[in-house]
Amino acid sequence: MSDVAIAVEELWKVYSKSKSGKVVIDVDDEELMRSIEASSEDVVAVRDLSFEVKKGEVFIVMGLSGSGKSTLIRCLIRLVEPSYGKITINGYDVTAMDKKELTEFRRYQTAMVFQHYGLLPHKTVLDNVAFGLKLRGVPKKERREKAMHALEIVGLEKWASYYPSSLSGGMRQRVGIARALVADSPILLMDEPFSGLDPLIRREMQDELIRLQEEMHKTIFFVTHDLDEAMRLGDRMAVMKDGSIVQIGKPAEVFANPANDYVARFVQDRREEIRKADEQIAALNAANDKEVNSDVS
Ligand SMILES: Nc1ncnc2c1ncn2[C@@H]1O[C@H](COP(=O)(O)OP(=O)(O)OP(=O)(O)O)[C@@H](O)[C@H]1O
Repeated sequence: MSDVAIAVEELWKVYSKSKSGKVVIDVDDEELMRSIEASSEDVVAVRDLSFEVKKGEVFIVMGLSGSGKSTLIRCLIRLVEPSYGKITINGYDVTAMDKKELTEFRRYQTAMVFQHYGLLPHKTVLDNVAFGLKLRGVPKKERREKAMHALEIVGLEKWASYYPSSLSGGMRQRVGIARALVADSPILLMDEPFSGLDPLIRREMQDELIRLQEEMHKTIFFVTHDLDEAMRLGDRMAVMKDGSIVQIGKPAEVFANPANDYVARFVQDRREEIRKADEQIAALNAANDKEVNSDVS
């Protein structure tokens, strides 16, 4: 059996402001491709991407705002329709599926956590988390038990009977994460899932994901603009700029050997954060030492 979970071949996405909203792409037609790149009506959001994600891998996509990360993750399950290219997930040709096949595929093979992925307002937190299992025909008792367990993982078990409107943005985000965890799908797609959370909870959720992944061995496709998050979570990462992948590799390799100035800037920012944190710790230690010494004398 193949160890490839996601295979992306020559993927393009061009958004068009033209009346039809459609762009026909032919990568072999150089003149057409030049005119698309030059057109003010067309935005090339994803440009000729080919890569593979292995089964059980946490694959990070990182890049500045507008580099095409959200478009790419949405193209994988055709929430955004690709303009050109082929996507295969766990052996299924996603690009060739009709609507019904696609719905089934999404339901059983993938779970999504998007930053603004809406919860169902008229369902309780517990029912929101259990909803995917209901669609799959899982019996009520079992789905409620599983949903409760997922809520415990994200620390919201006490909120099970509340409605989403009673929860803060960060808590709703955690409900979304619980819903994805409970789905038990082999592929987890996460688009900036922790970006709405305050730093402490964000770190806790990252730790929780690392711990869960040790048990689950899912394939996780994870979008972030944060190198620290990428380094903590990622087995491999791709750095995107203007729709292209400019570097792909293990996070530590990217950190040690940025391929160009764009990547180097992320690394520089991260080094600066580490330096500042070290300074703060040193200052705290010095203050503590001073206090201890003055107590002794
Ligand atoms: N529906 C759309 N119609 C037209 N252009 C779009 C659409 N969605 C995205 N774009 C454009 O495509 C490019 C890539 O956007 P995308 O949202 O994929 O980037 P991103 O890296 O996810 O950014 P962010 O981190 O801000 O979410 C941008 O130039 C954006 O303006």
